[in-house]
Amino acid sequence: MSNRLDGSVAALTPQLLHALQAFAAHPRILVALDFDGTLSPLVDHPQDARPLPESAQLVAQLGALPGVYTAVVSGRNLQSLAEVYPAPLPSIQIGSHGAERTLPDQLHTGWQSAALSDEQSALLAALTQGLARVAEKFDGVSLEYKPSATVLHVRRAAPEDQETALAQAQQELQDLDGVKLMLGKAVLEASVLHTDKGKALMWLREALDVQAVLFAGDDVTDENGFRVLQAEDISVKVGPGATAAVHRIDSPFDVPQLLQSLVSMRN
Ligand SMILES: O=P(O)(O)OC[C@H]1O[C@H](O[C@H]2O[C@H](CO)[C@@H](O)[C@H](O)[C@H]2O)[C@H](O)[C@@H](O)[C@@H]1O
Repeated sequence: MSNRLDGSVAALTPQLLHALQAFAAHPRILVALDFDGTLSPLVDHPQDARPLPESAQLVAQLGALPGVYTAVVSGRNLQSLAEVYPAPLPSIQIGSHGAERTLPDQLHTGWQSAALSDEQSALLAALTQGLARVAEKFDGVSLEYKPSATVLHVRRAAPEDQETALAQAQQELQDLDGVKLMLGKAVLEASVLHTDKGKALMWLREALDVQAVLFAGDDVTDENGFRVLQAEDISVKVGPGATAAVHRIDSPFDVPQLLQSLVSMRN
């Protein structure tokens, strides 16, 4: 962050602005954004999250520009994303860390969501029971259900219970073969599908045939996305913490400046 000559605060470093110029000059680009902690500030109850109105409006503006694809790439399942994101949602939506994908029909990507096998459904039921056993022991620990995963939320638990609940949940599931565990911000997600945002971004790059990808995210699970990006791409970590991203902004409240810069450069 730096001060501008007029006294206002610039959220974007000169290096990021320079990279955005080069990115915006490509004929076809993908702007992919994480939801919680990036488009929306983090809140105690997942159902209360909303994108900042300026961000949502700028995403819509960007998506209407020729050669620009916009996507929300979220750990949420798509139904939950639709409930918290007022229309218009970007036409490309990646949910459940890549396990769910919605794209406009005319893109002919051939993507089809596969139903869970009987074995996967049984595993999902077993891991959900395991997480429920942990959740019931702590006030403020709750579960979120996704088509292929269950999430243990500890944000509303007493600080001293949060780490304990997360550790107990990992222990509870350790003997279940085939479960993918992902630690996020005050969450542990247990999934029966082994996908991640990196795989989803690589697939999107090819399906959309874009020359460059921008991906911004705040959480540990977004690191999978940052790691697959290449020299022509832009990775932006939102907030503090170790990261593989090349650029950083301080918070979701800086995302509008990032998007506005792209809109201006692309026009
Ligand atoms: O990939 P994202 O779009 O960032 O989704 C990641 C997880 O986000 C949600 O949890 C996070 O946000 C909640 C609301 O702000 C917060 O209470 C929680 O502590 C955060 O971890 C969502 O509920 C999860 O399903 C997503 O996987």
